[in-house]
Amino acid sequence: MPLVIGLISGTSVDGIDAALVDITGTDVDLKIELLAGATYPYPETLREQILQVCAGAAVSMAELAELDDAIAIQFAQAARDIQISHPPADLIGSHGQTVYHRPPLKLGNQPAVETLPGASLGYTLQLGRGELIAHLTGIKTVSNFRAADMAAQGQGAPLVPKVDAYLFSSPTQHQCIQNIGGIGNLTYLPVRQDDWIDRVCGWDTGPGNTLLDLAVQHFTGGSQTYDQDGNWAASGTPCDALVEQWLSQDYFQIAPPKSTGRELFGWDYFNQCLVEGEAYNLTPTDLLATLTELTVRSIIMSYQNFLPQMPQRVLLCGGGSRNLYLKQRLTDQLGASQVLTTDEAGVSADFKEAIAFAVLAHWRNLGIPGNLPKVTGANSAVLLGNVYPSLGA
Ligand SMILES: Nc1ncnc2c1ncn2[C@@H]1O[C@H](COP(=O)(O)OP(=O)(O)OP(=O)(O)O)[C@@H](O)[C@H]1O
Ligand SMILES: CC(=O)N[C@H]1[C@@H]2OC[C@@H](O2)[C@@H](O)[C@@H]1O[C@H](C)C(=O)O
Repeated sequence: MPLVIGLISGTSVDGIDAALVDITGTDVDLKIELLAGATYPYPETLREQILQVCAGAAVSMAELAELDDAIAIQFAQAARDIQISHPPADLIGSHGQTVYHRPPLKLGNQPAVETLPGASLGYTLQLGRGELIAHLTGIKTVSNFRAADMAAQGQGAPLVPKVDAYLFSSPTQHQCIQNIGGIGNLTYLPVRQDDWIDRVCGWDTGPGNTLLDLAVQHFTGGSQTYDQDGNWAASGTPCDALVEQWLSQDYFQIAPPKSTGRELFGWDYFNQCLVEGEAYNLTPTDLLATLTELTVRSIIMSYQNFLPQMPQRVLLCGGGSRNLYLKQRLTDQLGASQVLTTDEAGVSADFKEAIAFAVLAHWRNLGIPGNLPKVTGANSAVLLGNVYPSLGA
């Protein structure tokens, strides 16, 4: 106890991941049992609207309000459905849908053009307001998890590392938990001893599946949305020169803390890749293999450049962990590190992010900060999320 529902739709915008989790303990003694996990796809028109807003389409405040509530209604329905055949949940942690993410300006390597006070702070927007979810479900809901970290000058992401730390840390092995969703992000866990929690680090590695999904959509005229098991990329040949050229770009070179999103690794970025691929006469198959290699190499390069040491074990999660070609390329290039999925460590690779937001809500409810300042760059550990009581509470 308590029973907590975690809800998230990630940067792939493929649907709402819902996890019903039985949580015991707090942090050092944290234990979770996943009672139910399911993905509820968005209705196609809603998904299209979300993708357009993510791509920078201008929307009126009225349209934004409608979208916010349409998403909240879908999230509330997911919360209701995941409880079917289970005891009712005590709490919901709803990440919502990121539609905009602007990391803080880094003084020193960015032009210091502050048009308004606060312009150097990051800004992030997750739609699906928690107060409506609380109202529709009758369950106390925590949402808007990223804002407090950003107000404290943090990146607002990644937020999963503190949860990863207490779920996966080992007294004998130092490990990376590597999520490959739309965007890739990692948590590095030193061996669990002494001040280990202060040495946990993490950041967004760059594109996970976003560019691959865009390539598949482009080359199939929209009839396919992703490269199943990586079969298409596996039949191509990556262009190493192009991967090296892409890896020289700022995002891959700058040191953490860092976070990113579809604002950078979206259609404009893909279209540029397409043009650059033409200069090398790449076929669609070779371009897909080359983009897959970018995901792989960006992960490995960031480990080599920014981790205190290479991990003994890498646990993959997110949809990209099902891309067998991508997984094989990672395994080949990680050499001595063992590559598994979080499933093999007892935590669902599909629902780990949803589970994490259940735990973050639990911590918010107990007054325990959820961010790791070393990861996000925030100037302090802060309580994450706004709490909306259930009706009658
Ligand atoms: N069998 C598979 N083979 C290849 N790729 C797959 C497979 N299953 C899922 N994927 C990829 O995983 C993506 C979805 O991953 P996931 O649900 O982890 O993303 P997300 O949670 O939206 O992203 P983020 O973690 O960045 O928020 C799909 O868009 C697809 O590219
Ligand atoms: C702004 C935003 O939604 N960021 C996501 C995204 O998806 C993966 C990566 O980029 C990660 O930093 C973050 O999500 C996870 C759940 C996190 O905060 O840990």
